[in-house]
Amino acid sequence: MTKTGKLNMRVILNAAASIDGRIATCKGDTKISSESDLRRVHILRSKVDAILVGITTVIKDNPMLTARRVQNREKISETKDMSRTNPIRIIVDGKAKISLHSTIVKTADRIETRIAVTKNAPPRKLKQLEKLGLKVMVIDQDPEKQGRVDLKKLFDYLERDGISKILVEGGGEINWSLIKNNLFDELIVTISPLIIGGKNAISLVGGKGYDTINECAKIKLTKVQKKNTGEIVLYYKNIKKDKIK
Ligand SMILES: NC(=O)c1ccc[n+]([C@@H]2O[C@H](COP(=O)([O-])OP(=O)(O)OC[C@H]3O[C@@H](n4cnc5c(N)ncnc54)[C@H](O)[C@@H]3O)[C@@H](O)[C@H]2O)c1
Ligand SMILES: Nc1nc(=O)c(N)c(NC[C@H](O)[C@H](O)[C@H](O)COP(=O)(O)O)[nH]1
Repeated sequence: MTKTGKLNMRVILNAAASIDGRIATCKGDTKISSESDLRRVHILRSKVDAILVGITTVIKDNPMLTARRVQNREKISETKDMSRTNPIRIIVDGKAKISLHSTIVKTADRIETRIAVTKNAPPRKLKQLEKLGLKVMVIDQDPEKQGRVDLKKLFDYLERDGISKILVEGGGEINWSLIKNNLFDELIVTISPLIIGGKNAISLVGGKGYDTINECAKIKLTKVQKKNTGEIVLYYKNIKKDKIK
């Protein structure tokens, strides 16, 4: 953050949802995007400095969070740093719940991986994670929710650490924290031709939500891409963040 409190790091939020706004089924099935959409996401991953997800996404999906679908580097000619295709992986995990057997932890010796925790995280677990190659970042707690990471403080830390573009890939709780704190610049949502339903199915944005329409986050549609898979990719920019800048 600059002296004026302005965050310069570019924050892009990407997700895939059903037409009823769910990002997973109530049983946790989350294979929503087509192969071609996943390739678009991996190209995006290859163009950012870091990719961030919440711990529940790691627990439920056991993701890899690499840009492995981008093999033909010529196709991403505008990538500024061709030498590093995989972004740094950042897991927001206030209490360090991540499993030592997760794919993220098991590959942390090869792919730069950081975990954002609070002082509530058990020191012994943090030592184990460091031993396995993860970089631990102890961040202040969210003033509104004990045990959770203050995302503003985390982003400030990451910006000072040289990260200028970050891709957030959910889930719903992280998306809410980001939106409520007005910490995102762009939102890209793939709407799949699916109806998931279920009041317990995770939706694009979780948390408490806004009380009135007047308070809601306002975004501006900048691009619409219709794919032959039946998916629509919607690109938005955050108007409010632009006004602050
Ligand atoms: N379709 C998609 O695009 C997509 C993308 C990502 C995740 N998902 C799905 O979303 C589900 C997980 O989403 P979720 O909402 O349950 O969890 P999440 O992934 O957003 O993680 C939330 C957890 O992170 C921790 N946390 C620490 N600091 C936090 C902070 N400041 N704000 C929020 N959380 C903080 C807390 O333990 C919290 O419960 C999974 O089923 C996953 O498959 C789908
Ligand atoms: N764009 C997108 N389409 C989906 O259908 C879906 N489920 C996700 N979900 C994002 C979430 O962060 C996942 O955990 C990672 O997409 C898994 O990443 P890997 O393939 O393991 O690298 N994202």
